[in-house]
Amino acid sequence: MSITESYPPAFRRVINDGAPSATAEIEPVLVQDKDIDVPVIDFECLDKEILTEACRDWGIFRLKNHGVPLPLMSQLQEISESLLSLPFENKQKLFAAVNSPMSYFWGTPALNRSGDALKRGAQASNVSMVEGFNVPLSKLPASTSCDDDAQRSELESFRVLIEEYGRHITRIAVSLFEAIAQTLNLELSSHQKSGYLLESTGLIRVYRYPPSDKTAGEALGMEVHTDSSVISILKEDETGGLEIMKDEEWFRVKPVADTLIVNLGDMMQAISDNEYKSVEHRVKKKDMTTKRHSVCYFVFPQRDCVIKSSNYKPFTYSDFEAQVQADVQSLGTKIGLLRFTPESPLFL
Ligand SMILES: O=C(O)CCC(=O)C(=O)O
Ligand SMILES: [Fe+2]
Repeated sequence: MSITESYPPAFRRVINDGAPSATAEIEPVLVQDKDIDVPVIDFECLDKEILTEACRDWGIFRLKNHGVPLPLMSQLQEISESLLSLPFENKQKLFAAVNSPMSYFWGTPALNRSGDALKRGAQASNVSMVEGFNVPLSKLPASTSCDDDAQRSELESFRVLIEEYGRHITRIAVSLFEAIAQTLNLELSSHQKSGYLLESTGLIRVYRYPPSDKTAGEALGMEVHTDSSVISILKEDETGGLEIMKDEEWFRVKPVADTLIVNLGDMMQAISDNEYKSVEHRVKKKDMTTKRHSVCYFVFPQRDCVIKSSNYKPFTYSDFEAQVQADVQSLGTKIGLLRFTPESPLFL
């Protein structure tokens, strides 16, 4: 099998001859991208001041001394790469065959609750050059079965590693949320705490962004967006490609080995009543001749917990998710929190 056959057919022209596929349009470059160092938080001794500043001025920070065993991180990366380089047709069947809540998706990170790519509206401008597996942590099966022996053992290793990585990353997310709530002086009962950040909503996505010939221009791996989560935690490889919007300029976040990147999502912005921000970001590879892998964890509020603030109408995460899905399907894009400001008419 040539490596190209492992990619979705819509990606293959971009990879082979650099021509953007019919649907893959190139986003205009807004500003010359520059490298940037985001604030660093030491998880072993959380500094309240640095954390406050990072959440308020950046919405993103790097986490060092996070305690996730490095061999676990590299094994998870290795097995994800191996599964993602299976032939496209096999990946499509990989989880369907075992009736697993895990799923394979490509072309967009906007998925429905079953983990399938959302059909996007006519105005959707492009296919994102990304594919991946979606893994809801609380629904991981106790074991995986599969007809093919070699794939069965790889799938089983993937499941075991994701489960273990999930335990570490959930612990980190919960501690960070507690620390961030303290910086906001939110006096939360344990009931409110789990309303705002419910461990069982945690999900992991492993992504692969294909290489593309330079003549393809600035192929976007993931278009500009904010995360809908409370907190997202990203483990990227050394290729780089994550870009953030800060003070109306795009900056490339320099990859730093063995660290994690934490970004705040829309729910944290609402919980903090806009004190903290959900950072706008995108993935755009500088070196388009190499592929990029990342592992992303997202955690959300309890579905029916009402989030009250002065900047938004009271809403639940269920309302938010339904609105995002309606917007993606009809307009091709997420509107997000703006739908919930007092002056915004709801669209649903
Ligand atoms: O893969 C990455 O580096 C970022 C992914 C991301 O932003 C997302 O899934 O929301
Ligand atoms: Fe994101």
